[in-house]
Amino acid sequence: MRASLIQIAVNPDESVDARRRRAAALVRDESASDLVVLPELWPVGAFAYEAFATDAEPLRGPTYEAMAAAAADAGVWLHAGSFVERDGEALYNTSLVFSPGGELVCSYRKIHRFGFDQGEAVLMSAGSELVVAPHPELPFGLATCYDLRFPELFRGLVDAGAAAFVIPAGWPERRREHWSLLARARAVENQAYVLACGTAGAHAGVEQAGHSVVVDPWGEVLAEAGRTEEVLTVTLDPERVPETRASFPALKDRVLGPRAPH
Ligand SMILES: NC(=O)CCC(=O)C(=O)O
Repeated sequence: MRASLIQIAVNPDESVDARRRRAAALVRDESASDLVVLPELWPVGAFAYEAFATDAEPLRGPTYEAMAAAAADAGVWLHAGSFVERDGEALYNTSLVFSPGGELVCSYRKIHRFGFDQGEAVLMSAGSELVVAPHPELPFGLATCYDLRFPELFRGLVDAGAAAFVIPAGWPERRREHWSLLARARAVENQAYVLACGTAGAHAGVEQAGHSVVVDPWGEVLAEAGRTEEVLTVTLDPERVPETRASFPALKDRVLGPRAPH
């Protein structure tokens, strides 16, 4: 199974419309892949707080339309990263997953909002539902950026059937070591693939870390990007998940919480 992570640059000199068109073209270029992934809030920028309200869209807005068409044209499963969703008065950091036919398979509203008492944490509402995308070869759990710091979310996704985690992010360069370390930790402790897709560039004065990474269920880094825009392509073997869980059955030794049926 081939996966492509599109580490798109988010810079203020490109309009949201232009970046949306460019992202769609980049997805279409990946028609040889089975799964294509975009990062967090790539239309507007994860730290461009002042633009959240003005650039917010309904669930089935322009980003949805562009990504549904790109998934169908490329014939790929598409995790289209996240965008600012407006639902009534509330804003959410919402991810979309499309089938190769361009149908919406599932969406996920980020549960842990970043910023403590400012930014996303005060501007956005929190999601509350764990979501696992039913990919036929590799069911993957959805998490977004800051969620990476909360291991109980990932254990919940394993209990819901996840064999992999897809994590779009807009992670800053300043905390890049945390990003790389936590991506590996989530893979090792859950014996699952981690596909973590960040952004390149700089917006709202925040340099992005890039360094999108794919980690296998044993914790080995299969591929890692640099800091600039690039597409990271890897081959995944879904059988590695049950094999790893059977040969080193640590998940069966859980004492607290439900025991994983793997
Ligand atoms: N957009 C985010 O969630 C940023 C998270 C972050 O910077 C951190 O966890 O550190």
